Amino acid sequence: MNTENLLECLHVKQIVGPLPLHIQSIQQDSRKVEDGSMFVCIKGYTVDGHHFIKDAIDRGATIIVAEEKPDMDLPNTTLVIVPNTTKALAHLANRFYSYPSIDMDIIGVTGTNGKTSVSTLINKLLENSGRKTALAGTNGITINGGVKHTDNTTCDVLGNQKLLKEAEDLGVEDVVMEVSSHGLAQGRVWGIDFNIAIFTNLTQDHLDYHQSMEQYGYIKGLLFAQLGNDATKRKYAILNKDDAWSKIYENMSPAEVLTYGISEEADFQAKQIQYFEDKTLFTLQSPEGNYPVETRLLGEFNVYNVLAALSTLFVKGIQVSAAVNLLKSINPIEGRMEKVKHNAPLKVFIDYAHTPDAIRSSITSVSTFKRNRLIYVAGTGGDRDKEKRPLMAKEASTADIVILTINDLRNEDATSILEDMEQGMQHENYGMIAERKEAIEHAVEISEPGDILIIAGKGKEHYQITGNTKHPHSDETVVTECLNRKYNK
Ligand SMILES: CC(=O)N[C@H]1[C@@H](OP(=O)(O)OP(=O)(O)OC[C@H]2O[C@@H](n3ccc(=O)[nH]c3=O)[C@H](O)[C@@H]2O)O[C@H](CO)[C@@H](O)[C@@H]1O[C@H](C)C(=O)N[C@@H](C)C(=O)N[C@H](CCC(=O)O)C(=O)O
Ligand SMILES: Nc1ncnc2c1ncn2[C@@H]1O[C@H](COP(=O)(O)OP(=O)(O)OP(=O)(O)O)[C@@H](O)[C@H]1O
Repeated sequence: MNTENLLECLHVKQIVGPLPLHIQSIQQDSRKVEDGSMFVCIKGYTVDGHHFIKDAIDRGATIIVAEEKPDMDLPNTTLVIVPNTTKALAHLANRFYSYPSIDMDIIGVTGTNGKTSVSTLINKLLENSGRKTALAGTNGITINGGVKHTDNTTCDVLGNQKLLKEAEDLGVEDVVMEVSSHGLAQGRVWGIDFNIAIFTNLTQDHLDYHQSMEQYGYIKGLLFAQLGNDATKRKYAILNKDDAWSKIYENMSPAEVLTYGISEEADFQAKQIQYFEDKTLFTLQSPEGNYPVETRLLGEFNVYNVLAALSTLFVKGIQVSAAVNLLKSINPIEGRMEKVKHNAPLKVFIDYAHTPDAIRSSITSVSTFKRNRLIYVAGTGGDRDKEKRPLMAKEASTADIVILTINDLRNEDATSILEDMEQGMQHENYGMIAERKEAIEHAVEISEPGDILIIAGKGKEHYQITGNTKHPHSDETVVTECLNRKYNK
């Protein structure tokens, strides 16, 4: 792209050296720089990108965008000094990819729990209604029939603009994006022209990063503020009326608000809910009247997720009756209270609960059809929010037997993680097994016909992180092998 044209979007303090006519790419990671790249130095959480200028030049960068002049020679490279490189990168990426979000409908989903579930549901419903869609979140980027792995739930600002450009070029009409609080705090979604922002809920998580619930809640609100003041487009904030933060987000956003919920009166409200082991039924009160709803998704938390999805389809102009009909054929979301298929005489669920509230939600979702014991494998991760560990164990204590284990150890000591969790245990009927595979084996070993077993924390992830390395691991494979060994002799 022509560099003068590109730089027009920036407030530039100084340019040192002659500008090359064109650049081939923009990079924020020196390791990805190629001949003709522009390298933007970002002051990160762990390191400062300004330290990698030499690396970027060695790899062929022709323009360096920085906040200060480095103490070194920059051979054959032009230095562009700006006040804030993170903001500059958001503008540069948007312009480089020709502002791809403007002509598509971008739907952002935020909240502590339910982002993946709600965004996957919306994506499937829109797809089944004939729309061309793309989905980005914890499970990667789903676009044009393929899935690409991503490192983060919410990609960095460059990755997002690149994805949006690819989607636009493929004729995608709707992009559904999970927007994490880290993504919002780090400006990873700056410059994206969201049309709809959805709030699921806010409960304790990530306090290692955000420090307090007030700060965490405020950061989530940025998505609703980011709907912006553009009166030429109809924009919507879709808010969970049963969560007190919704009132704050309503005030933070100039967009129209649509609410959903169970307890409080809402635009989309579920009444007369009936929970079964393979389906959930309820009556939907909506602006278009009352409808009986049937879904294969289980538990109260999924009633909220379904309501959020139906509200979204409504603001996109799809009739409520049609949306309710489409919902019937949607399977449970991968790894979110997903029933494991096997022949053993007990019910086994794989779940992704890794917050106190999600553990509570997964346990209550089986309470209506629990006849015997509930065995719960609860795990937490190393190098992440320590404060939530005892709270998670406390919630898990409502199960009859609890096995505490590790999701991803990362660089922490397993014993200290388990001891943190143990402090929250409310009864004596628990064990602590750091090795996740052994914890699952033990859970199956002590199970009896008629029990329910929930293995929580990893969902369908196919790895475990120890140190900085990902090792292959699948809860589903491990539990299926154990069930076959014990029950199908
Ligand atoms: C704490 C955190 O959020 N870190 C994110 C952050 O990394 P960082 O600020 O530490 O970056 P850094 O390593 O300091 O590097 C600074 C700059 O130097 C550059 N660099 C670095 C090394 C080098 O050799 N050359 C180079 O140019 C980097 O590319 C970067 O531009 O920016 C990176 C790029 O966007 C993210 O990948 C990274 O996510 C890390 C991997 C992470 O674990 N994040 C988690 C906590 C996270 O974001 N989770 C949420 C989901 C949470 C949830 O809801 O469950 C998510 O959205 O994934
Ligand atoms: N609306 C909800 N309210 C409370 N708990 C929920 C809700 N939806 C899902 N959960 C619980 O949270 C777990 C994670 O769900 P999901 O992956 O959809 O959330 P997420 O916000 O995407 O999580 P993450 O950001 O960590 O990827 C589920 O397995 C379930 O136990």
